[in-house]
Amino acid sequence: MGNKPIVSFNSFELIQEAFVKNADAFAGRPNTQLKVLRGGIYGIVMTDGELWHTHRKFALHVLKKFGMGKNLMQERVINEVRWMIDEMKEEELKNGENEMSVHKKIDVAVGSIINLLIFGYAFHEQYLEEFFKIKNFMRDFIKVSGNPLFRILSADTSGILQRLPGFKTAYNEGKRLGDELRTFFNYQIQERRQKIDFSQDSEPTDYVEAYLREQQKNEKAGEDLEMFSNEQLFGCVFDMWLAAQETTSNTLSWMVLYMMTNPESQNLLHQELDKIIGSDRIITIEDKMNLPYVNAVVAETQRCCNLMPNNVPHRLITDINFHGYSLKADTIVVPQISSVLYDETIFPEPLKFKPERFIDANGKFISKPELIPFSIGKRACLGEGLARLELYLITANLLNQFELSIIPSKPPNMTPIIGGVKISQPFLTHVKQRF
Ligand code: HEM
Repeated sequence: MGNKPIVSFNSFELIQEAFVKNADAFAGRPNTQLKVLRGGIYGIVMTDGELWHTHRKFALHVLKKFGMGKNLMQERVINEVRWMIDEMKEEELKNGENEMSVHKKIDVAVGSIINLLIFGYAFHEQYLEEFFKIKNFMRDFIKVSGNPLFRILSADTSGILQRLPGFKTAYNEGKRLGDELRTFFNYQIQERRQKIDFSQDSEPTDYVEAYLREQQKNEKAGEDLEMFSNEQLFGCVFDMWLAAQETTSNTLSWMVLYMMTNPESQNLLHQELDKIIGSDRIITIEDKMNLPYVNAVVAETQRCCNLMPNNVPHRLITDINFHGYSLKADTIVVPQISSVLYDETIFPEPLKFKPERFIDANGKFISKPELIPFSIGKRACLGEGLARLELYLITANLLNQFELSIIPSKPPNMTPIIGGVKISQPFLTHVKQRF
């Protein structure tokens, strides 16, 4: 990375041995991220040590309280799924045509789910414009962060490169987006702060409220205010919003594309839904066990789209001897999940979309330990439970309600835009209601 060598771990066994069995040693993050993006080394994704540990634990605790893995979280997700389906049906009726940007609808639904958890409101009606504003900043930000020049800049601690032609443009663009996002989120935090009655000791309803109450509790107890600082709040909100939105929404975008371009798979999925559900009722988590093909489509989408082709780099915290190699503390190490997802000894014909690889001889869904799109070890995705719930509920309900196909005159371009995550090119879908 820049002038720093990277040690890449490319097989499932090696990744497990390093990042799970030696989890503590492999749990650092390189201290090379440009401060322009988060205003410093703040948040969860790029920090390590006590700051990271405290805030990862705090965020997980808050998500758990809001029902991650329970019915309460399902309710929140289903409300947004209903909104998305109604919007799609309305658009079809209103315009009398069925060419639609399905991904845009998914994007808003996924954005609303994370925004509800973080700030307590969904992006319906008057808030839609706000969603597209922040969404555009985020998308440009992801593109910039995938720019090789920007990656080299991140590793340059001297500050010289950012003044050179080419690098300067990338730096300025990153800085502009960092500033826009900071202004936007800090404004939202301020708005949220003003609505909280701190004189009442009530249960928080969103992450920002939980954080601000914790901050106030520490202040009252005369404790260290650095740990729950305002900068750290911005960093955490930024990280969770970005990590939750772009990953989940883009995975679902690939799911729609795979369904459009693999009509025989979509047909099998519809057959299963007709047999097991057989109506336009909302599908819930209680149906999951009976829908092996839906689960297989979600699993194969995650494997095939290989959403984070470079994963997020880690840093070795201590010296370690690994398979005869002596690795020094501070070495940058990467669990290359993409090498595992495309390993043909585990997933034959890895470039082909084949949900059947996750179905056994008895027609049951089989999960494979090597399917690791959320990574593994201490830095594995913090929102895995929420993401899994969203991927299943949105896939099952969207496909139960609609048939999705290619518009012959506007076939989708399947070439991904590679940034921090693999983004699909904009595309339109032919949508037909099934009920
Ligand atoms: C399909 C959806 C998602 C995928 C594929 C995904 C994947 C990942 C991956 C590969 C990492 C890096 C792991 C590593 O460093 O080895 C990560 C980290 C993270 N993810 Fe997700 N993620 C998804 C959804 C979410 C959601 C919904 C949230 C919501 C809170 C979230 C929050 C985070 C955070 C905060 C981190 C940083 C964890 C840390 O550094 O300790 N992600 N995710």
